[in-house]
Amino acid sequence: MDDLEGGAKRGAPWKRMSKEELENQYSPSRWVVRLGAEEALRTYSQIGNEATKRAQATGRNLLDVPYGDGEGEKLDIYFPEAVSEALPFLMFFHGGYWQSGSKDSSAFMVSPLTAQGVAVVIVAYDIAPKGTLDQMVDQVTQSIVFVQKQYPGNQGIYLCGHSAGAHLAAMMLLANWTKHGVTPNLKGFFLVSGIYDLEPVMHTSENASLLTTLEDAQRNSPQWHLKTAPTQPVDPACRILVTVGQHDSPEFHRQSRELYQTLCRGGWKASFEELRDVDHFEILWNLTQKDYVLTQVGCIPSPWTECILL
Ligand SMILES: Nc1ccccc1C(=O)C[C@H](N)C(=O)O
Repeated sequence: MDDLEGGAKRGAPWKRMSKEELENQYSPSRWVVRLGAEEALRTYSQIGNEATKRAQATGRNLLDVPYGDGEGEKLDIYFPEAVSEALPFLMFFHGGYWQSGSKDSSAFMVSPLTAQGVAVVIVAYDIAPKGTLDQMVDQVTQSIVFVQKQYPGNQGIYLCGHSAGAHLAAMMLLANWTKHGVTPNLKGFFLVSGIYDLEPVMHTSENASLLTTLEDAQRNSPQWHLKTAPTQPVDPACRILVTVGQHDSPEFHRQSRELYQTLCRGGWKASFEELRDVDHFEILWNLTQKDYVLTQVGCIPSPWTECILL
């Protein structure tokens, strides 16, 4: 087994892993416990498709709203039944290693959240090979600026991302809003099973083409930026919930824990939760359920419900 970077025995644990082990650590479907890898990925799209069909058939919504000039710069907005000017908005960024997934199969949390008075926005961005990471980060920024400008009376904008989408959401901790002419009313971040340091991902086969230089990886690593030059929340009340599934790989656990620790050191109001008995995909499926801890109102106090729904 060949060690990456020759004799790097100290520092980040991934530097001591063989290529094979690193590949394994960054392949979430290999860590599922109840299904086979293929079956887990299939079920993931199926649940996403069904949740999206249900959301589109049952509530008020605006679909394919352009937030920029690009063909792929569209978002879907799902409104709660009660009409109100001052709604909280939850914006969701899907996962799929920056190269798969779509807004059309990612309306996972729409029904439990609209039922509780939250407008949910599912955002499309140009996945690779069409989009580069820098472009995706820029599109996510634009989508948030669009929602703030469109709904200036919003009761808060909450960002939620899963996997690669959690990476894109976390990049917004570093956004420079002044050049966009509006500062979004960001009240919370829900980062679900994400990757925040992209350097190890450079060495995996699936993502090698997205991240070609160490500079690309660092420029797009919230963990690296927050560690080297901590940012401050615009709104000191802004909360960040970093969650990871119990059955996510050790590298995914490390990534979430280290981001959480860095956020705490930087003065952010962050919490960390390892969600029991779920894998990388089930963690998201649970968000389709009304009685799940992350989508339930007024039960077990969780940062999620505390900040969006109270
Ligand atoms: N489709 C996804 C949706 C969400 C999050 C990850 C994926 C992946 O496919 C990850 C990787 N290709 C895997 O096989 O584990």
